[in-house]
Amino acid sequence: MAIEAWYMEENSEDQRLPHHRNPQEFVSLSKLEELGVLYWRLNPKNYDNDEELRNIRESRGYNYMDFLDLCPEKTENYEEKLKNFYTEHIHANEEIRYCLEGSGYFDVRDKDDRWIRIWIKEGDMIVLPAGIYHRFTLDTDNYVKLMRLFVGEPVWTPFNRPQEEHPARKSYVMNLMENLMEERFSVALEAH
Ligand SMILES: CSCCC(=O)C(=O)O
Ligand SMILES: [Fe+2]
Repeated sequence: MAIEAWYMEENSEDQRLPHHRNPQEFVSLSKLEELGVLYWRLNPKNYDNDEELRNIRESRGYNYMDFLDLCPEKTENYEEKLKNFYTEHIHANEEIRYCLEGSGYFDVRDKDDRWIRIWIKEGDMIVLPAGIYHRFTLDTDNYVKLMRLFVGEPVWTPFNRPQEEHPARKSYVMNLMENLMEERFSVALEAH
């Protein structure tokens, strides 16, 4: 099955709940691509010996790799980590995560600053572009095992919002606007 993503209902309910709108408003993969979010569906049982994963890592230069287990029993400073992950932030580099077990939600802002909730499950690999506002939470199953990838020496530093002057933010916003202009331009040409 393809990835599931939807516009969030923002209310004070538990962050681990789905937060669907009423009626539900799903978001397509191509809409996520417009925001610069990349997605692959891989075989999580075979990550040690997966040609597809090897190809992605080689073509995108993801030479660094480690694992992150998140659950109340196993994770040190669990509550604090989860609180930080759910604080809206950007990074200077891509955030690359491959879900090997369990599940969770990545929330990203769309071009109009609305939250899109992306449900990551076993086999889902996602890349968030540098400079996109995002956050992460476990869902009500309270467990995820993620592979983290990076180009070179990893830097996990979050820059909490607002970050409009951060170079990564500026270039992200610029790219996004260029993409939107191109899209409108080609729609206008087609209409002629
Ligand atoms: C648990 S991985 C995702 C959380 C996050 O946004 C981060 O690590 O920067
Ligand atoms: Fe992040």
